[in-house]
Amino acid sequence: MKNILIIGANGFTGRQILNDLSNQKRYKVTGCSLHPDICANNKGNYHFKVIDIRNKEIVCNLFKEVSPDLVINCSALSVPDYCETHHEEAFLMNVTAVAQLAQLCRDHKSRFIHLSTDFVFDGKAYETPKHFKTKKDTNPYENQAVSPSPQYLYNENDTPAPVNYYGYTKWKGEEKVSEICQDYAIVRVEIVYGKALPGQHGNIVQLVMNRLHAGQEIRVVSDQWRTPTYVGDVSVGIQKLMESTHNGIFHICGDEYLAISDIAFQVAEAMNLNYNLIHSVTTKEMNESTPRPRYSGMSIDKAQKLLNYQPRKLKQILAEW
Ligand SMILES: NC(=O)C1=CN([C@@H]2O[C@H](COP(=O)(O)OP(=O)(O)OC[C@H]3O[C@@H](n4cnc5c(N)ncnc54)[C@H](OP(=O)(O)O)[C@@H]3O)[C@@H](O)[C@H]2O)C=CC1
Ligand SMILES: Cc1cn([C@H]2C[C@H](O)[C@@H](COP(=O)(O)OP(=O)(O)OC3O[C@@H](C)C(=O)[C@@H](O)[C@H]3O)O2)c(=O)[nH]c1=O
Repeated sequence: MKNILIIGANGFTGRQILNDLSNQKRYKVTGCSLHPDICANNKGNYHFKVIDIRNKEIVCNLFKEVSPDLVINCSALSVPDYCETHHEEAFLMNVTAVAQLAQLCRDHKSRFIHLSTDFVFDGKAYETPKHFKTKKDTNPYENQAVSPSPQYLYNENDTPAPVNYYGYTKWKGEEKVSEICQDYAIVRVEIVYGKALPGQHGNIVQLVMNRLHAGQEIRVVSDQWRTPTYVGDVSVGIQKLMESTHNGIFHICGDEYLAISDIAFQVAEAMNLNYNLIHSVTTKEMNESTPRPRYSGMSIDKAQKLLNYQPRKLKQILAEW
């Protein structure tokens, strides 16, 4: 039986993985997080520890106790706005603590699967298109502003150039993992969506749904393009990487290149909600305090070829919601 340690097990992605793995008899799963188990009442088939991964001694003891064959790190300081104004805290969590985990994985000969982000890129790759992946010439919704169609999807060999501090720390965290670990995979995901539990942060799909259900308006950006990722697909991709011996970076995301406003309109359409409540705006009009990449879609060619990873479409997920 494989011993699995999931760090950040209360988080949106971490909990999905914890649930999926703890249902399988071949794994003995330990989840840990900064706060107590958010699902303590419906006891699942896993152990749970409250751990602050910034505390070296506590994490060392955890590794001794669990002796993991495999460690999945879903913890992070993952709110870009917060990281932008709390540099020291963000670096400590997303770089220093990650380096510590990487070293412990090396010492204990554990495979390390570490989550990262499309925000390592600057989103300006459309200026030098290399290969053409999407054809999106028309906007089905009248009077909605759209930006030029994205043509380039980042691959794992592209050089990061983050535009915000969160992205910078995630990049530096990736570097630590690849420098220190001998057996590892870095999994870059992007706009992870699905049903969040109470106590977890939501996501744009859920936010749009909630607002429209409540008859409230929502402003969505039409010039930030992403390859959004269903949370269940992150779990599937990671399970494939658990069974694989490949080292390196893997893009595990969706295969549809959508503007955030496209996502919002798809939600309205699938749920039969009032799309007149959706207002497409530019990033400039949105006046976001933290810069974000404009076109940060990622290619999943590598994951498709090496892992046979096949993500689902947003429409399909919404139809089954
Ligand atoms: N969500 C997204 O759209 C995207 C996420 N990512 C990356 O994917 C990963 C998972 O993201 P997501 O699921 O959104 O994460 P969440 O923010 O939902 O969860 C992160 C978890 O980390 C835990 N945590 C925070 N600090 C500590 C600490 N010091 N010690 C132990 N645990 C801690 C928190 O625990 P607690 O709840 O107990 O306080 C929290 O549940 C991250 O690496 C993120 O950067 C990348 C791109 C997109
Ligand atoms: C809240 C909100 C967001 N947006 C846009 C901004 C952004 O492009 C997108 C998602 O916004 P969020 O604030 O949820 O997430 P944001 O911080 O932009 O993004 C992400 O999370 C971090 C952790 C990552 O690593 C990234 O990969 C990414 O998925 O939706 C709107 O258009 N309207 C809104 O009301």
